[in-house]
Amino acid sequence: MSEPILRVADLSVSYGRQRVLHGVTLDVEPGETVGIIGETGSGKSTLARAVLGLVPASAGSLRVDGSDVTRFSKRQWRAFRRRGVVQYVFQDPLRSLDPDLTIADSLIEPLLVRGVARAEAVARAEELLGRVRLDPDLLGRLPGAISGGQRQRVAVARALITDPALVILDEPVSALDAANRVLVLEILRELDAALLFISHDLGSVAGIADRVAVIYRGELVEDRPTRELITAPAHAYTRLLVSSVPTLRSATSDRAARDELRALLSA
Ligand SMILES: Nc1ncnc2c1ncn2[C@@H]1O[C@H](COP(=O)(O)OP(=O)(O)OP(=O)(O)O)[C@@H](O)[C@H]1O
Repeated sequence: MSEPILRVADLSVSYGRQRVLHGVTLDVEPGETVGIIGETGSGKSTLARAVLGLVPASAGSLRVDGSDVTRFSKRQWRAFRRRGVVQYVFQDPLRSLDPDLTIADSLIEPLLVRGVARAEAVARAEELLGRVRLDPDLLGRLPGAISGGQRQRVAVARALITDPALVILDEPVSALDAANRVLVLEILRELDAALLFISHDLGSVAGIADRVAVIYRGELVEDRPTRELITAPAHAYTRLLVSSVPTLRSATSDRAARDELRALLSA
């Protein structure tokens, strides 16, 4: 059997003295889409940041694409990120795109740093723009001169240009209007890479994830195939989440049941 593309084992992360992730264990297999769900402040983005080497583990271990990255130095992380095995897309595409670079330059930059010839990189950028349903006419523009939905699709194209094995998406559709949200989810569903899809919106994640992991107050409390999680949620927080999305199959939208779950969680 092939090794998981991501192996998170008993991971804890602290900011100063505040521990925000406690003993999180999670595997992502090649090509798999795993949703990470949790309320605001539960530690979802911290998990993404740890996988990208932006915040160190205080305990536990992290393996990415077969390499133990747990104790990588900043320099090792920079070299590892340059390989483009793991890419990311944030909620705000302006964080993934340099506002002073044209769309073309933003897209080809990850290839140029890996030594790909410019003409080849530009051809690949045009191909990826097609994949995210954008017109090549946008290549000469700055990120500020295209719409938010177009920008997020450029960020997705940029993340894909190195042919990554794992893409981390942190709230990639939260800032988009309904039409762009559907379009971006459709594009993501077509990808071959493994995806770690972080969101507080179970509705967006349910339609795309093979599995959903639920983080509650820094702990991973449930990790199950999506359908199972929706039809038979085990943890009180997951039950609250499922019951709050009335469009999900079998979701109860009973207000009294939700109030009961909330009371249970705040106990
Ligand atoms: N750089 C930082 N320094 C100190 N504390 C931080 C830092 N980043 C996040 N935190 C704290 O860590 C906790 C988890 O934050 P994190 O951003 O991982 O949550 P989240 O689940 O992604 O929330 P959201 O959905 O609002 O993005 C929060 O209490 C937050 O205030």
